[in-house]
Amino acid sequence: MNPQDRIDAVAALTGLAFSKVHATGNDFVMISAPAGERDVTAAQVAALCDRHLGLGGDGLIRAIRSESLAEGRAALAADPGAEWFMDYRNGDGSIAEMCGNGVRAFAHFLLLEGLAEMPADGLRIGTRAGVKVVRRSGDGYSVDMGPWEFIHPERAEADAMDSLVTTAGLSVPRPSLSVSMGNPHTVVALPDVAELAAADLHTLPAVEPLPPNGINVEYVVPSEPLVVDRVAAIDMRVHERGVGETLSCGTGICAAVVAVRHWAGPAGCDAAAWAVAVPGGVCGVRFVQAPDGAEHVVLSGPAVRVATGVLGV
Ligand SMILES: N[C@@H](CCC[C@H](N)C(=O)O)C(=O)O
Repeated sequence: MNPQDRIDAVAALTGLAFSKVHATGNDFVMISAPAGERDVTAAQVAALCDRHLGLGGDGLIRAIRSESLAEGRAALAADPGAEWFMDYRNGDGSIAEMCGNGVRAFAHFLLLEGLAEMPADGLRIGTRAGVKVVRRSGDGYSVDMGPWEFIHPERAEADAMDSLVTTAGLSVPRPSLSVSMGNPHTVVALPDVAELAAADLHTLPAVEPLPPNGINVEYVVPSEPLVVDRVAAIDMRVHERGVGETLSCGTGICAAVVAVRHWAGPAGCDAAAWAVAVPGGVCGVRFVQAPDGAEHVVLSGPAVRVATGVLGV
């Protein structure tokens, strides 16, 4: 899309009320559309998320009542408490199944706009990767992100890695593990923070085999020693599908912890909590046993509204 088309696409949305919310620097344009009335095309999303010609953002989220959207009605069927649906788009306009920072930002937006209250047992949010329960946690929020799974389980178990990743800035190909948190991730282990700082994440690192619907890639450096006082620490940078390098990625943080715990073996299992440092801040992760017996990942971190406004006015 050329610059003039983007300028025109933004102008066509004059009058649109929005908020700008970030969660550890992963920033989103938020729009309220209870009845699904503000549909936006992929081109409009890309124009709004353009950092020069639009509002700027890693993605755009529409707040829609679940009953107003087919995917929302599926969420309601699974959990009648999921009144609101997070309609998430990446900055290039593509749809993604899930966004871990986005769901905290979304809950924060609903509460600030008076569209929802925080129930004692958590706010249920419909997403394309199932219903997520958000709770207040300190100054921010925690989210039950549900179960994780390896994308290539047989290879993960056999080799403790499932592919080698190369890109500019890596001294040699590095081992990786691919993990689904509803959306796909490849976590790449680096030896030290110098290599993490030098890695080129402007373009997608070479992941083989590349899944047909693309991949998010996280570069991680586990702390040495990994666990201190039962808290394990990781440094991470991320290249997001449909965006590029971002300051943070919540689902990526969860995938990173799953991979590092797998690589660490018994040492990783000693950790009661994980702290993942990304360029935009720090998020917490822990594992819980859900009533259905599955292991769930719980992500916690802040969400901040930085602006509200009306487009073009
Ligand atoms: N930033 C998000 C992930 C957003 C979706 C991702 N780019 C994808 O295409 O899967 C997060 O915080 O999880």
